[in-house]
Amino acid sequence: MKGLDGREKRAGSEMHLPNLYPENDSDAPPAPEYCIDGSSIGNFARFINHSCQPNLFVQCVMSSHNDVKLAKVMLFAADTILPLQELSYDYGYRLDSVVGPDGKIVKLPCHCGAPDCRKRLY
Ligand SMILES: C[S@@+](CC[C@H](N)C(=O)[O-])C[C@H]1O[C@@H](n2cnc3c(N)ncnc32)[C@H](O)[C@@H]1O
Repeated sequence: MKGLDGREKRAGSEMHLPNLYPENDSDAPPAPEYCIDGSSIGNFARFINHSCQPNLFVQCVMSSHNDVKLAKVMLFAADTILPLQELSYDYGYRLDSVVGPDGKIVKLPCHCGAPDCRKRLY
């Protein structure tokens, strides 16, 4: 995918957004695409690494409204997490989905160490 304002854009980020319209609804707007950019401000989630065998999963949550643009991106435990165990989630990149400013595909090796590691984040 093309860069977003000079930054890399994660493909498939819309995967976690709920579809509020019936399938094949011609009145439905195109699926929204978002980029959460933690380069200048963020919270503890900035320090959570990717794992191909994560102990967290990501879910968009709307509680007091139905505006998907204001959904909270929340992390939930996918398993019992013992004290001092590293938290991780699957960043969800599609391989070859990140394109650098020069138009070339950017590849990032994965070091999560999971037995079934996909070997690359993207
Ligand atoms: C949200 S930060 C995670 C925290 C980061 N490791 C740090 O020390 O601040 C995401 C970046 O961490 C690195 N990273 C996270 N998980 C990784 C993994 N499994 N293998 C290689 N690099 C990873 C990548 O550079 C990625 O862009």
